[in-house]
Amino acid sequence: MQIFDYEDIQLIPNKCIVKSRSEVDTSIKFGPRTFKIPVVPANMQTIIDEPLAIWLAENDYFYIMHRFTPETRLGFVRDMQDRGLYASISVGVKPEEFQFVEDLAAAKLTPEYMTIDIAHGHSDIVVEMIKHIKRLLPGTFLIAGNVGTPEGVRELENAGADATKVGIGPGKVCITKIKTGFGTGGWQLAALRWCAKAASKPIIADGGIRTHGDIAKSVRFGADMCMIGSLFAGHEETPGKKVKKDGKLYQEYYGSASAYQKNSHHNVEGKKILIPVKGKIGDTLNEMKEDLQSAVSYAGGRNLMGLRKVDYVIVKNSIFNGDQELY
Ligand SMILES: NC(=O)C1=CN([C@@H]2O[C@H](COP(=O)(O)OP(=O)(O)OC[C@H]3O[C@@H](n4cnc5c(N)ncnc54)[C@H](OP(=O)(O)O)[C@@H]3O)[C@@H](O)[C@H]2O)C=CC1
Ligand SMILES: Nc1nc2c(ncn2[C@@H]2O[C@H](COP(=O)(O)O)[C@@H](O)[C@H]2O)c(=O)[nH]1
Repeated sequence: MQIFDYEDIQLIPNKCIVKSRSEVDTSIKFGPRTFKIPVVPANMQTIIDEPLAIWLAENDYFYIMHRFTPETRLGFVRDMQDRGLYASISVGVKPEEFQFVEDLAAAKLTPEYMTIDIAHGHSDIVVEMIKHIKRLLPGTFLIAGNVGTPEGVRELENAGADATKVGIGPGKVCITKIKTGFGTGGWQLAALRWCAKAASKPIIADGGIRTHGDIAKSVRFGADMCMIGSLFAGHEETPGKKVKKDGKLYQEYYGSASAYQKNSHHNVEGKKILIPVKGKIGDTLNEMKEDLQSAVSYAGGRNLMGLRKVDYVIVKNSIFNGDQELY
């Protein structure tokens, strides 16, 4: 297997077949709905909250609500569906989460999307949860993860997952790689390719995306959707706490397995960083769309699938040439 990460790859252009980048269609059908771009903000407490989920759903973007205020989830599903919006929530695998699925079924509420959100998703308990959800809420589009191997993808797909999420430890606030020695950190793009070749259902690339070009690269190597945390942290609408340091405004971005999230020092596998506050998330999403349209035009295509077959070169760690700043 070839080992590489996002920064090691450059895609090779093909003859352009559109007159304007605006002709390029970046939409993606994912589950029962079609979204404007193949991007979803990470289901983390510093990245998504209810007002942002409503805005994303109203504007045809995919969202996945986090699972860290479990008592609000049932009301959230009802509220979204009462507004005519889709509901997309996360669950864990502890006993109370199995009960929560039963509560949803008893209330006759089926979220359009559910995500089993566990650090090490290739496990019997996740298989059990997939079967539990599919038995009680068969109409939900079920995403399961996270995994980092083809075996993990196949086992969760065979258990009934409708999509799998790939990425163990490549995240910006992840310390799994340091604390345990395991994961796809440093070779996430190659792991994505390895997993996507084995997949028979959609794949979400999760973690390690640092530039908009990395979204195009993810699609090239098999992703149907990209989950992104750090690039979204620091926006006006993202809920991380704003803090001032040396006269500058920052927003907190912390891992879901950090001591800040867990209120505990046991099994900590995440950290907190400060991200300079930027503008509106809608502007960033628009810029992502335009950059993807441009990427597809370089690929010689008209839509995202135009990216799938482009050639590439491996240019180990040399793309940025020491020049990482955009402005
Ligand atoms: N994508 C990634 O690389 C990672 C993501 N995260 C994020 O952090 C959050 C917390 O994740 P998680 O700790 O799984 O959730 P939970 O704290 O809900 O734990 C999930 C369950 O799995 C058990 N478990 C067994 N082995 C492991 C293992 N190696 N890692 C974690 N749990 C294990 C836990 O028991 P016990 O706690 O007793 O062991 C617990 O019962 C999630 O949002 C997850 O996405 C965390 C780490 C890596
Ligand atoms: N190892 C850990 N991974 C985590 C934690 N909290 C979240 N995550 C993962 O990171 C991505 C976001 O990655 P980014 O590179 O875009 O910032 C997120 O979707 C999770 O899969 C954690 O505490 N530890």
